[in-house]
Amino acid sequence: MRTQPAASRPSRFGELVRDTLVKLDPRAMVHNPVMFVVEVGTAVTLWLTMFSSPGPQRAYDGLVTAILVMTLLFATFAEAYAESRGRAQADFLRQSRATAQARVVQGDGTWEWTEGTALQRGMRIRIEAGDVVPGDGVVLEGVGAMDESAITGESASVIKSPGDSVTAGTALLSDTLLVEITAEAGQTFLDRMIALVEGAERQKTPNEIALSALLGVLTLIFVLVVVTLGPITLYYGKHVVNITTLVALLVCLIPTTIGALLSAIGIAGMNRVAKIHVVAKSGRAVEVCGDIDTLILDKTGTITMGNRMATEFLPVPGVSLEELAEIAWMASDTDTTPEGRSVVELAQHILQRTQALAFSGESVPFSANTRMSGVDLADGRRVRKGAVDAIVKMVGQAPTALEEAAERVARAGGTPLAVAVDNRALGIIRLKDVVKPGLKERFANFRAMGIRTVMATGDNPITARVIADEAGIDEVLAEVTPEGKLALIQKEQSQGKLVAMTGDGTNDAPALAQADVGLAMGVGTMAAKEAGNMVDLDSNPTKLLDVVEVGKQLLITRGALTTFSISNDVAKYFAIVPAMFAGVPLLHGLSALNIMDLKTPQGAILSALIFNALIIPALIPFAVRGVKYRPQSADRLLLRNIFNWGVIGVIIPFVGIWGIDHVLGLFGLA
Ligand SMILES: Nc1ncnc2c1ncn2[C@@H]1O[C@H](COP(=O)(O)OP(=O)(O)OP(=O)(O)O)[C@@H](O)[C@H]1O
Ligand SMILES: [K+]
Ligand SMILES: [Mg+2]
Repeated sequence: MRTQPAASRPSRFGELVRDTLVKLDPRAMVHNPVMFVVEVGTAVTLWLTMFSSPGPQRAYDGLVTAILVMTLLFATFAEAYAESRGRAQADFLRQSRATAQARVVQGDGTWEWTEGTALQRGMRIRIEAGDVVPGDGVVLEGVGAMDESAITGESASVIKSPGDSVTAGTALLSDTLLVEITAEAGQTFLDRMIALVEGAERQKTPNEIALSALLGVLTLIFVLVVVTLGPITLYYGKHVVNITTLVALLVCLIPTTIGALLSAIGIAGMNRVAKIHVVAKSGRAVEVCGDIDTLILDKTGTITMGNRMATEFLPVPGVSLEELAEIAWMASDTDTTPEGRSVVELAQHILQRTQALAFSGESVPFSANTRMSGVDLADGRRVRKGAVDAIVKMVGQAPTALEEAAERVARAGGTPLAVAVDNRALGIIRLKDVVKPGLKERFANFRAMGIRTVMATGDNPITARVIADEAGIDEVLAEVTPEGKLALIQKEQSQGKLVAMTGDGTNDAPALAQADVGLAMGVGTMAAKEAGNMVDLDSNPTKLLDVVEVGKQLLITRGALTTFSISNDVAKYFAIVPAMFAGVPLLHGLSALNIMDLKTPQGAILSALIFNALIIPALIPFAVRGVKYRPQSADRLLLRNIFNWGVIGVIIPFVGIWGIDHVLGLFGLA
């Protein structure tokens, strides 16, 4: 294998320190209005410190400056730390991006080694057994087994034949393929996924932009209040308020806590989805997950176990069990789905034979559109098995015994497959559906959060209903085709709902693109992966439930910390303002507000400022890991949050500032 290990990276700690410092650059900071105001304030107090005459005032200015610098560093550290955790996640993907070399095919049919980084769209490359695929492309010639575990996490190999797409980072296990490159070097699927997870392409989401604009306006109001405070107290109280004190007051009042943590919260949301091996193409996608109203799930593989097994043949009167078994075998001989394989095994068991059936014909693979599979025999007969309604349509008129058997199977929660030859229905195959364990509780949680779950399945209405009731699904749509799913999503959206779904096939692509959250399976087709806004590398259809939970937690965390930040600031107001005007005769009534009995104005301000700085690192774990929440409706959650985090936010500063004031007192600073 011609691969080189990825270049070793600088130490995580070094990177963290460097990023924390680099983010102090005012040109970067200006995007965060709250922290930018803190930075400007820091510049002012630093200037005062440097150019005032030595003495207690200068020491005070210096102390305030130091605390403000700490505040800024805590804020940039929060973001850098969240980003560094994201990079650790990206390593999972990077392992598979060892830079490969490519065998580029020349005009005369020979090939030459070329760096993978020089590949261009339209080039033709040869891939031999043992090679790592150097770029994304489509197979022109050859058939071979591909190990796609690097990008999908699935260990089973996948057969690639002409027309199939191949992905950089996967490895060819057998044979030789001629591939046309479809993506420029550095722009492969894997490259884009890594860039996204690393946050290089992270953009603020619309909600984040709205919130930071709101915080900006709040900040502006406080700037105006504080700037006018100086002249007012001078005029009414003949009292000169110290500029350093005004800066400190301003920083305490503006929402620095959420200003410092906002971006870390968003990055952490992306990281949490990456941790469950889901790649989100945008932060917005993760955020929308938290607002989902309708969750569309399919049945087989998502709600029930994927390997649906045939357990019984039910022939109609006049047909023997052996005849039904033989025809069902014929219809499944080339069917590689779990259903098809299990039908063959059951038939072999019933017929007591393992040698191949002797017949010739052209196989008709299963498709979700026809909902049938089978074989067109050389003698012209059409042998089929499939969804009962689809088979009944094919045969024209079905015996009532067939319908009865199908209903019996469905009522027991199984999937009935009908078997027919031309216009003669022979009987029913019972496929056993088993609901995955633990789903019922999760659906109950979603209901508590006000999310509606809809099962859209190709299966018949009775089986669908039985399984839905067993799993605790709200609604069912049965006998749907991929177009039917698309129509369902559009209908929900026209009622103003946000819809999430998962899918894997090319025919799911339109629905994945239409959904507000489209989670494509990693083993799915490239079309599905391009259409969705998220990709699950583990290809686990139940993952959608996890992703929605991460999105909810992201929104709740942001709401909780915003509430906390603002109520905190209100409390600080009561801590500082009375102390500040302690010496102003006309305003001495304010001292009634000095309920913490802070000794000196300077001590009060320093304590509040230190508390204001320390609360940022104290909340980093909540920002990064997300706050805990109980599943309930959005409105009640909001109320609860405002209550819990708001009330705690008011109380904590009093305790914290009082405590810090006493510690400062020990050092003679308050
Ligand atoms: N290999 C197969 N051969 C013939 N018919 C099949 C095969 N697999 C499934 N079917 C029939 O086609 C129907 C539709 O299949 P489809 O995959 O669209 O839905 P499903 O597997 O039942 O449910 P879901 O949509 O939840 O995956 C199935 O309900 C079944 O009746
Ligand atoms: K503040
Ligand atoms: Mg299916």
